[in-house]
Amino acid sequence: MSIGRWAGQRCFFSHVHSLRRRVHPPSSSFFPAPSPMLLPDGMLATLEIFTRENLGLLAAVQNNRLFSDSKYFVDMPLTDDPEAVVDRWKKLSEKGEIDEQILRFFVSQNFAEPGSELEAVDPPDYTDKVDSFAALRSPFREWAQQIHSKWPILTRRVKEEVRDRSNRYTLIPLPYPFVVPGGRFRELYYWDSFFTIKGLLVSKMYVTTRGMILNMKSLIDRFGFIPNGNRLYYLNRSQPPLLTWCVQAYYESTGDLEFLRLLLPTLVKELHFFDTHRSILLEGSTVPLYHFKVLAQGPRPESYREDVHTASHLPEDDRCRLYGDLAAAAESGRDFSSRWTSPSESFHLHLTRTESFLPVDLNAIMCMNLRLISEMYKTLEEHENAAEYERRSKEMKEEIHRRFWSESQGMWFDYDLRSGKRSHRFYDSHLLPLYAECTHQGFEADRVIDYLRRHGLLSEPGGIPSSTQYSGEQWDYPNAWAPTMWMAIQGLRKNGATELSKSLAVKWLTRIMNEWNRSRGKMLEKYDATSLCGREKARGGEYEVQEGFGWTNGVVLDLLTTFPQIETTNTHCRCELCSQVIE
Ligand SMILES: OC[C@H]1O[C@H](O[C@H]2O[C@H](CO)[C@@H](O)[C@H](O)[C@H]2O)[C@H](O)[C@@H](O)[C@@H]1O
Repeated sequence: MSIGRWAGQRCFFSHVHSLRRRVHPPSSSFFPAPSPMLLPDGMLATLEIFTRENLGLLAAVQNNRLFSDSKYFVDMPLTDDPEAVVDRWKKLSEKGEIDEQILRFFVSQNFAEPGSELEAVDPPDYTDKVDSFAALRSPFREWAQQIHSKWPILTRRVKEEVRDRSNRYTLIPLPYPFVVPGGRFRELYYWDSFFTIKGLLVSKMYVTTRGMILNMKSLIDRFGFIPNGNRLYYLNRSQPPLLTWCVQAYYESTGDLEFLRLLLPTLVKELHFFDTHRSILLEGSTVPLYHFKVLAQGPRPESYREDVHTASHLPEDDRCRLYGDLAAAAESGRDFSSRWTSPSESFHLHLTRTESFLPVDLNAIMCMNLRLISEMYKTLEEHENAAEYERRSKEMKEEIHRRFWSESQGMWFDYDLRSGKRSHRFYDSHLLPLYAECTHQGFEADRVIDYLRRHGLLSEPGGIPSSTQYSGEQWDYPNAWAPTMWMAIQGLRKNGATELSKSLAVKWLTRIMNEWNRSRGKMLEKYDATSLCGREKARGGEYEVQEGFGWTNGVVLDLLTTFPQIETTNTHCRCELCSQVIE
């Protein structure tokens, strides 16, 4: 926990790192907390291939645009041990200039296809027909069945050879099969997994869900936290910490008390990670709040070219700070967004200062985690612990009110540590206290609904946009995303706004179903909120819109079964927006 006045500068870390280099393995500062020694033998050497600046291999491959997506190279398995690959690369480098053709040949000889380290697997608990959708109306009922049938397509298992020769892969082995988001996202993603699990539970796939949770437990056992995804290059950051929600959802569906008992210490361990590495105590306060924060030594390996380009606008001394803030934006799950820049400056990605904001959503998540952990202790009749976590959760509720709630606006806003004020711009993540039930005494949901209406946020035909800012980044206007739409809809519902929440569900589900029809069966990671029929594509960001898609599928199944009686508004879409007929 950082205490006292927030300094906002930390470039000295590169210096600290260079001192530490003498006693630690070279990449030690890539890790936020756990010792890199926890990595299986040889994996540190693998990580170095993809992070060590002075080796020059990563820069050569990425700067020469050998692959159009920067993530491609860092996912490639090695065809030999890392020491041998490094040795060959050094010998080649010593010969002088390496042109693109030689580089391509080197990569083809020493690296294999990304994804070849994983195998598709039929989930053991998947059956073609489930009775979960019987109460739904047509065409939602048939659609739900088709989305359900996507689970086997998205389920993967780590091949045995990765366990045997883990030093040849950036993939971190996991013990159980897992559902991936899809497309370029070939691994388990932390916060995605909660929304995927909500869908798996609707599909009654309890074994798969249990395995997903145990995979995350195994990551906490090994590293002390859950990384962004199970890749070595994600080990310097986490993501919005939703494991507690996953366990609660699983317990609610199964009543499996032994599983709860097994997982509770893991949840507490994760909380400890956030308390130790992500919390901050503001002056005059006794209750810590949380922020996303990453100590990065260099660009994100999976977006090396992009980060180097973004940082090229800055003096060299500031670059390490920016690399950390960009990785922290990835930790927030919202990479990238105007949210992490000051409202007083016009947007540019190099102005990203993620660490300088106390985010509403992370704090609401932590507040809910404390409450859920307290309830779990109560269930296990550990009353002293239950009381302790309940006390902490209540304190956080008050602090959320004090720091984030604007009485005049009727909305929560992120707190800007640099200005010491709330940053009065809307992001859909600001609705999270509704779902987390971390609202203050006397709170009325109408205040928030009124804010949404006043700012036109309920009037877009395809959903609530991520923000009101058009920055060209993927977590801004006009894009809308399944996880935050789900939290907004369920949050409004929890707070008594049933009709509004239902109408938003209809809008969102129709938006996704229209795109599904138009594209003949595609489920996407994000959508454009300004159209209902799917003609407009979501845009922005550093990669193409991906198809699959874990969290969209999960959210759709969960919403359809939350509101079984809803009907689609497809007719409206057909007349107003589409040039083609959507059946
Ligand atoms: O490669 C760029 C970034 O991609 C990921 O972020 C996006 O996809 C994730 C998987 O669906 C999702 O969890 C995240 O919210 C998206 O912004 C990745 O998580 C980032 O770390 C990575 O830099």
